[in-house]
Order: sequence, then structure tokens, then C-alpha cells
Amino acid sequence: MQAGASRPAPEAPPARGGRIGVLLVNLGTPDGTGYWAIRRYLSEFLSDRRVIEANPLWWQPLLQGVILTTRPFRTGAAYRAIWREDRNESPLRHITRGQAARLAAAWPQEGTGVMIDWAMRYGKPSIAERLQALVTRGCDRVLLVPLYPQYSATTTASVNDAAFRALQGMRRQPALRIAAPFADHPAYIEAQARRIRDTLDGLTWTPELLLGSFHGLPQRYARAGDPYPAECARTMAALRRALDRTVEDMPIGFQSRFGREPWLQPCTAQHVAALAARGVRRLAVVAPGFLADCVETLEELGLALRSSFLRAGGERFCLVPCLNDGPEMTGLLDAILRQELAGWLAPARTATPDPRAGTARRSMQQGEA
Ligand SMILES: C=CC1=C(C)c2cc3[nH]c(cc4nc(cc5[nH]c(cc1n2)c(C)c5CCC(=O)O)C(CCC(=O)O)=C4C)c(C)c3C=C
Ligand SMILES: [Fe+2]
Ligand SMILES: [Fe+2]
Repeated sequence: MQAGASRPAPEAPPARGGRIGVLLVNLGTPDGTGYWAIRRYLSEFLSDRRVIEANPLWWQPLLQGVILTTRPFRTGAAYRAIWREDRNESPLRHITRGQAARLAAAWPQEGTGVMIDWAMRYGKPSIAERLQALVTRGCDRVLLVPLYPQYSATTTASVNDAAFRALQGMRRQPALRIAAPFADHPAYIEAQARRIRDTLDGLTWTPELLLGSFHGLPQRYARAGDPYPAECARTMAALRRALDRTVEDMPIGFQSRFGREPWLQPCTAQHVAALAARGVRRLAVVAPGFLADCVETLEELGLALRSSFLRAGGERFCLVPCLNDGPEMTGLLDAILRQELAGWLAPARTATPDPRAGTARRSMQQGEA
């Protein structure tokens, strides 16, 4: 080329599509109920330093030795008790997929290019895999929605860490937003309150008490600043207001102690034993911290707690189902999306919270390449 002749500009990189991705993330779950599937899942979960705040020099030998040799038998039995063989996957994964599908069907997407996807913090599908899939499909903006109403470093922060680790490997990263926790968000409280009312209205008996049970945490984490217990208390206070109940007829409990150190109190199982000893005969339990039924709700509350209450003299027991993939959950996710996507969507898209308004669909579900 002669001096002075103008060079053609280097070809501009192809446009990325400018789409918005939404990634719903829940905790994670094993691929099966056999020893090795459970062991792999527990190993990943309990190696997360957000979950187990201990020096790996002593924790890893203990975990890989005694704990992962014995715990998978107990955990596997719990998963087997709730596993639906016809689905060949855990309830948590099945329901999370359904939540994403319902949201994609309800979200008014014509022209917005919003793609809804889902992932698991531990196990499959991983956050890294689904984030990459959204980017590959043209998403240059992604909203991450940890499916935990109450913030905890053990859950919410762990999801966020995994998302940022996935971004570390990308040359061209999408912009990332993280949905705020929603412990007393009106849409969440209204959805839970409606679920509770509908369930209790369907009973032929009236519970004397409605216990709200949350997953527990070592007290040490709360002392170090994890706001989780305060977030659970805010949820309970808002639910009591919505249901016109008191601390006495709607107490709180924490389930699922792991290890020897003290966990949050009161412990759900001990509290229920004390209620039965006190003469309570008709009990309902709700688990507002879980947005999808899982081994914690179906087995620990629905099977184990139920039978210990009945053995201790209780006569009636009801577990309120989680929001799962019902219309209340779709409405809640819709409200979260409208709030968190503000500024990324045209204002009209974020104004009217009507989850059933959508017709045209431009969403991506897993498997749709
Ligand atoms: C130190 C251990 C654990 C902490 C801290 C912890 C916090 C925590 N977990 C959830 C939600 C879920 N946990 C689930 C299962 C589960 N949790 C632990 C341990 C800790 N959790 C274990 C070992 C297990 C596996 C089952 C068992 O062996 O007992 C689940 C269910 C997943 C499923 O597939 O069904 C959920 C959901 C929260 C919200 C939380 C802290 C706030
Ligand atoms: Fe847990
Ligand atoms: Fe548990």
C-alpha cells in the first residue's frame, strides 16, 4: 500500500446482541442417592470455606477421612426417602428448573431479550457453565439471583464468590448485578403469607401453633457478623404482622445442626419436643427460608420432625409446602426482576408488577441451544 493511502479500519468485533441474562441460583444437590454421588456433593459443599470456617490443614483430613466415610450413609438415606425415581433427580433441582421455566413463561419479554437460566452452587449445572452459556447466547448484562431470602455469608456470599470466580476466566466479561436479599420484601412476605393461609385453610383442623423453621448456622458465624439471624427475625416479624399472629403462636426455630459447636437457638427439634411435652397436640410448621422443597424440608421436617412430634404425643402435624414453582413464586421472582433490572430495561418493563401479563417469549431454557 502506498504511503498516504487510507488503511481500512480493522474490522469491528461482532455485536454481542446486547441481551440480558438472569441466573437463578440455589444451593445444590447430589446427582444420585448412592454413596459416591453423595460423597462428591458433600465434599464440594463442605470444602467451601464460606460454609466451614476452619483451617483446611486440620479440616480437610477430618472431612476426607472420618466425615466423608460415614456421613454419606446418613445423608444418602435422607435423600432416598424423598427421591422421586420417575424424575431421577432431587426435588431441589427439579423445582429450581420449574421455577426458571415458569418465570420465563410469565416474564413479558417481547423486545427485551431477557434470558432466564438456573444453576446450582454445588453440583450441576454449575454457575460457571450457565454464566458462560448466557454470555455465549449474547448476554452482555447478567442479573444473578441467589435464591436465599435471608442473606448469609455461607449461602449468598458463596454464590457470589462462585460467579466472580467464573468471570475471572473470561476475557470479555458481562456486566454483573446481584439481586439484594429480600428477607422482608413485601412481595416475598405476601407470597409466603398467602401460601400459609391457603395451606391452613385447607386443613380440617386448626393448629395451636405455627412454627417458622429456618436452616441453622454456627453461633460463631453470627458473632463474627453474619446478619442471617437478624434477617430471619425480620422475616418472622413481617410474617406475624401479615398473618396477625404473635411470637407465642408463631415462634421461630433453627434446624439442621452440623458438628459439635453451638448453633443458633432455639433448635427446631428440641423446641417441638418441648411443645409436645407442654401439651401442644396440633402443630403446623413453615420453612420460609427455603424457596424450594428439599431434603431439609421434606425429610428433616416432613418426615423426621413429624414422626418425633407424633411419638411425643402430638396428634396432628402439617408442613406448609415451600413456594416451589407455584404462581406465588413466579410473582415473587417477577417483582425481584422488575426491581433489579431497573435501568437495564425500558421503564415500562419495570413498572407494572403483573407476572401473568406476558405473552411473547424470548427466553432461553437449558438444553435450548
Ligand atoms: C456447617 C455446615 C452447614 C452450614 C453452615 C449450612 C448452612 C445453610 N444451608 C442452607 C440450605 C440448605 N442446606 C442443605 C443441606 C445441607 N446443609 C448442610 C450443612 C450446612 N449448611 C449439609 C451437610 C447438608 C446436606 C444434608 C445433610 O447431610 O444433612 C439443603 C438441601 C439441599 C438438597 O439437595 O435438598 C439446603 C437447601 C442454608 C439456607 C444455610 C444457611 C443459612
Ligand atoms: Fe445446609
Ligand atoms: Fe439438615
